[in-house]
Amino acid sequence: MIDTLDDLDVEGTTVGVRVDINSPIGDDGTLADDARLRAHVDTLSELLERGGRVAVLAHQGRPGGDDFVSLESHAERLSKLLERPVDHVDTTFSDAACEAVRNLENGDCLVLENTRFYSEEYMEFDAERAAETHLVEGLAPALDVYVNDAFAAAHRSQPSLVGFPTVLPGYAGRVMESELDVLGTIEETPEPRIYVLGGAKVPDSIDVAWSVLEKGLADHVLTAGVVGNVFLIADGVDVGDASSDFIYDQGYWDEIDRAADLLDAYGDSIALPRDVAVERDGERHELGVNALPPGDEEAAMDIGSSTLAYYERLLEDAGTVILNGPAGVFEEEAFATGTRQLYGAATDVEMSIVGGGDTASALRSLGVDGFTHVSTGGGAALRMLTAEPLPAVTALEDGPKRQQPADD
Ligand SMILES: Nc1ncnc2c1ncn2[C@@H]1O[C@H](COP(=O)(O)OP(=O)(O)O)[C@@H](O)[C@H]1O
Ligand SMILES: O=C(OP(=O)(O)O)[C@H](O)COP(=O)(O)O
Repeated sequence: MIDTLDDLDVEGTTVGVRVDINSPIGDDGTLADDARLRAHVDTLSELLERGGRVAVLAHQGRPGGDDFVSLESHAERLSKLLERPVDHVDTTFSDAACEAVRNLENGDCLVLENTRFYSEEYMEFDAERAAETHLVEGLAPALDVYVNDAFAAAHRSQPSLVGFPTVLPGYAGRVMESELDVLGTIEETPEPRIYVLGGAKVPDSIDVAWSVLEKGLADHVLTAGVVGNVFLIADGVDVGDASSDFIYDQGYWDEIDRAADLLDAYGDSIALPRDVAVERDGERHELGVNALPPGDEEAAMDIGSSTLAYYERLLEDAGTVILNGPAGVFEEEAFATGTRQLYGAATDVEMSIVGGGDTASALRSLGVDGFTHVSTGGGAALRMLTAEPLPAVTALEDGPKRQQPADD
């Protein structure tokens, strides 16, 4: 049983609120889409209106990525959304950061710096070890309680997610609470159940495919996006140098063997693209898998129309469809077709559940709506949809194991 904001006496309490505002970043290094910030407004407003002193904790991007940036522009945007000043502190657990937290008054809010600027935060620990990291030991004494609203990161066993609730009283925020309510009942959803796995996070998608097929949760797994390209290679199709190099550069080459093992074990339940779309002479050009490989520079950027027809037929009989990751490079109009049509077809299924930050923004930009539930999380939603526990939720359930030293 997890405590929620209903169980918290907020007034005068200093609350560390872990949110997931990991967002698309523009060429200028600032926030390009505020959807994930808007999702947390209810939780943050409620805490502030009830007299809380709020220190926001969040990550942005992954080390080495172009989107691995400061949270300064996120704080500016939150200030507008919350209609009150929101300071940005350029460290996360330094003396200066702790002092800024201790100086908060009732109804004040600040955003601490990107937690992943500290290497420990990009490691996975068990909760007790996470509680001994510099981040948690440094910042926890300045906080009274911890609220986790970062459902989208709850599948990560990282210090800001599992360490704080191990030393502080922990509560689920409103986003976390509603996601757990909706996604916690996957085994009871109507059958047959189809999982559509697209996008670019290949290892996560293959983990999910194994799990749902092994547990009998999925009747079919439909592959698309980079995931589909990996399965095609595993099935012996030459998708061409451009797509293969991309997969290699992402460090996903070993995933091809895992995909091949999965095809050996559950091939009858896994659907592979029958054709792909490449860019030729500046336009979308579709090629059946028998016509592959494409030209040297031509990458498989979307699923083609035969694949769409095939997947739409499978969806017609589904009781539940769970979708994660776009079917192609939806950011380019010529390659948005697969995502628009496949997701559009999914809205006709009795129960349709969508996960993924990029997927949600894809659907908004493509104007596709009408799903039963659009989760704020991708990997986290999928993990729940495999009926696996989320480490950050388990840490909230387990509660504090060590007494926090008094802060005087
Ligand atoms: N065939 C493809 N080749 C290269 N990139 C692709 C392809 N299909 C999808 N993508 C990319 O995948 C990205 C989203 O994947 P992912 O991060 O897994 O989604 P989510 O955040 O929804 O979980 C998008 O930027 C999209 O351009
Ligand atoms: O965007 C996120 O996950 P998602 O793309 O699976 O929704 C979360 O912020 C987790 O980020 P991570 O996958 O870099 O740990």
